[in-house]
Amino acid sequence: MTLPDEFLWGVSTSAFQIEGAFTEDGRGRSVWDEFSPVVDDDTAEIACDHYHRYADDITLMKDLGVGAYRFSIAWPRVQPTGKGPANSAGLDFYDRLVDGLVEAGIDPVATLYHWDTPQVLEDEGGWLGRDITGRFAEYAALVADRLADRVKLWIPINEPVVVTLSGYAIGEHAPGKSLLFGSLPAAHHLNLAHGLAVEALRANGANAVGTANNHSPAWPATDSPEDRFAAGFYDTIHNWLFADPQLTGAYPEEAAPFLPIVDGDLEKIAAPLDFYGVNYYNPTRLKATTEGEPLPFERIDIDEYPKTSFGWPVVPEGLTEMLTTLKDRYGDRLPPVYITESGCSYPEDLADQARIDYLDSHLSAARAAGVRGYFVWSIMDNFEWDSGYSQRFGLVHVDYKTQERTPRDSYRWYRDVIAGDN
Ligand SMILES: O=C(O)[C@H](O)[C@@H](O)[C@H](O)[C@H](O)CO
Repeated sequence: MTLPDEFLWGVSTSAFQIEGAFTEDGRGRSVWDEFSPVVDDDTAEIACDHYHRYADDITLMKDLGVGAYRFSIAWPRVQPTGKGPANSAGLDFYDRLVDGLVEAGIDPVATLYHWDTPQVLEDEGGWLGRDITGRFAEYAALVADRLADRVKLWIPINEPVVVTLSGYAIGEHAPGKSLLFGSLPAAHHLNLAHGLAVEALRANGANAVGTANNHSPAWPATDSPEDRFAAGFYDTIHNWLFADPQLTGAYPEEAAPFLPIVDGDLEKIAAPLDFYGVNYYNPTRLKATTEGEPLPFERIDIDEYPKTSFGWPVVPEGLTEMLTTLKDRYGDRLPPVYITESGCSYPEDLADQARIDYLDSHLSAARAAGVRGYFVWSIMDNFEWDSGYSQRFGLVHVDYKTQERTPRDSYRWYRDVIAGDN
């Protein structure tokens, strides 16, 4: 296993948010196909049409000078029903993409799962059931068998906390279930699937394997014991429910009783990692809710900082706080860290100084904390889940009518930063 020696400059995307081509080459339906259309009747049936325009998009990345590109593989393209032999036409696309990246001198960083669960598996229980964990390991083996000779870094699951909370607890994301604490089995099965996939990837020749966990400092609204309890409760779910078992082999004690753990699961989940990926956007402020409320916490606004178009506070010191907390909590059990996602949505304009300022401050915080690489979310505007095309995170503007790509000022800024570092 080798991690790149040099600092890794990267950009990130995900399959469902950019590829389009829903029905091409045997792709099956996913939970997000079913969950769409979203706001403004937006769907990702075309999105950035990356499935057909990947070569031009690689050229954009090559000209940017990045050393790595984090993308995801669409499970429903590789296994249309989430089980059985691989759909080779589906895998062929990722072969073409990976070959193009290698030719361009860009390290491929592959995420196996970025939320597009095959609908057939969701109909059979999805992440609430245990069966999907074995399916995911089979899928991981099929993909590694084809791509492990060229992919540099592997990430089994993107942000399992968001799948659990937004997909199964409060229903904001696919599959749209509002089960509150009834969503916790999904958290355990996502952890188990992560561990089984780490094993399957390595067994099929994978180089380095890590995570892409979302982390957000949990700030109490006041110093009252109630608000501190609320923030602590949220902190456990958002920051430690996945990191603890993955890095230490044990769940936070207050969560373990609610999880369908079977003997041997924790050992599997704690499969050793070569790197730890952090997705950071902003801190979260919590206040206690009144007696009888379903959840003991409520997320409230953080309004003493500037905000992005998404209403998210711009707090680079929150990234410093999170990286320091991770080091303090895990010590030498924390593998080398990459920022696998960091970015911001702002208006459509090509002149995006606010985005430059955001990235500049977060990059400085990340480098000061000694991370091994930084991946901007995102190389181009794309389908922002339940917010559709209303939020733009791209270094490159996308005209969704013509599919024209136009680099923003931030693209040129990042290119110069990378060139300056090389
Ligand atoms: O972190 C996430 O939620 C996802 O990984 C991305 O798919 C989002 O699009 C991005 O973060 C902006 O919200």
